[in-house]
Amino acid sequence: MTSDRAYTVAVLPGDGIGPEVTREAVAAVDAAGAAHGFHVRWSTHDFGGVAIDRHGPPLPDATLAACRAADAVLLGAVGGPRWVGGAETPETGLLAIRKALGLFANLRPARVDDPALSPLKAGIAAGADVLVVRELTGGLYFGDKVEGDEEASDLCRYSRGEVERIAHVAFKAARDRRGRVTSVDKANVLATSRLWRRVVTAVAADYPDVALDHMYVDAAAMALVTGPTRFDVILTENLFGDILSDALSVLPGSIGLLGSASLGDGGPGMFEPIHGSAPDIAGEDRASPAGAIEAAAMMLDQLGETRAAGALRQAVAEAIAGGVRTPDLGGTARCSAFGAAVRGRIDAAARVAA
Ligand SMILES: NC(=O)C1=CN([C@@H]2O[C@H](COP(=O)(O)OP(=O)(O)OC[C@H]3O[C@@H](n4cnc5c(N)ncnc54)[C@H](O)[C@@H]3O)[C@@H](O)[C@H]2O)C=CC1
Ligand SMILES: CC(C)CC(=O)C(=O)O
Ligand SMILES: [Mg+2]
Repeated sequence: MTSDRAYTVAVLPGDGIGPEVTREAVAAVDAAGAAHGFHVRWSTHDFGGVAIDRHGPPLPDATLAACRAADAVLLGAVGGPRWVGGAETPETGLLAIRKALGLFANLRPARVDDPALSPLKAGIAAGADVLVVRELTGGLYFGDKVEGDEEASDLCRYSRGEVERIAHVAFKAARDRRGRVTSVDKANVLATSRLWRRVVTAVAADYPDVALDHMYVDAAAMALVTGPTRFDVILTENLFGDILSDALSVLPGSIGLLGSASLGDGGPGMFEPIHGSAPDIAGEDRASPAGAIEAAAMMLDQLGETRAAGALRQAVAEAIAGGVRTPDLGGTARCSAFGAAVRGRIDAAARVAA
């Protein structure tokens, strides 16, 4: 098929398993592009620990400029023990790029296709289908810090406007799903959470067709692993969303399965798996690239290539159902072999459709 649509994507492989999983995501998108009539112009840039080693800062100006100029950004993961304790770390680079691109909304979906892959009892995990909508550029991660040997503090701050805009994202997402938002906070203790709850409740008035309830984060953490089917969209702030979404990954069976989209007001979105750089398995070709491929599917959705996005998801689901499983899911498949299996299924589906 000829390529009549073209996109520019900045790839930031990053550190640890980042380059391994990103390689497979890029190859999967290329296979889907060949099958569905579009072409991606990829450019690769240093970001994270690798950028510290080569250039000094974790987010070099040239990397940020390339991201701003792209239609989308595909990120692997950053971080690792060798950069801990530096003045600038891979993680400060990650926060900086989210802020610089205005990516205030982080969407992290998880669906249980096969409850047998979940470490939870099948009766608990079966049917779970949850979207975490996490505020990404406010809260504790971005507040003023005091870092001393005897005392330290991190300021948690939210404004009405910051809560309103992420609440709208969650309510709109719920309209396309099962019409329920659970806002998660710690309003029994935190002033920011009380503001959060008031603002979310006010925004809910614009969405009479969406049901809203509120939960404290401690209870939500328990409910996520004891009764996850009660949730549709979970709306929450930055730190709580970071923690709850790792817990969410237990439902389908592995953190290696989940992708995410970080979106702002119209500029390029950034798409990444929810996991980190996994230094414990880096370089061994045993990471699951499924989360990175799901992130790439979310990117294709955002670019309007929804059929190709569906092809990626179907290929991943078929590969796993067919027994191609990386060690995190109890299998022996290599990261590269899983990627090849996904590409094979994308090609096969295209041949059937032709
Ligand atoms: N978006 C990003 O770039 C993120 C970066 N990090 C950074 O990553 C580094 C490592 O952090 P950790 O706390 O160890 O979290 P992690 O998510 O990297 O790893 C946690 C556990 O999950 C496993 N795991 C992660 N991804 C996997 C995959 N695709 N397939 C199979 N198993 C996988 C790892 O082997 C490890 O046992 C740190 O420097 C951290 O700051 C952490 C989270 C997000
Ligand atoms: C490494 C942190 C800055 C972020 C994180 O853990 C995440 O976004 O999941
Ligand atoms: Mg995290």
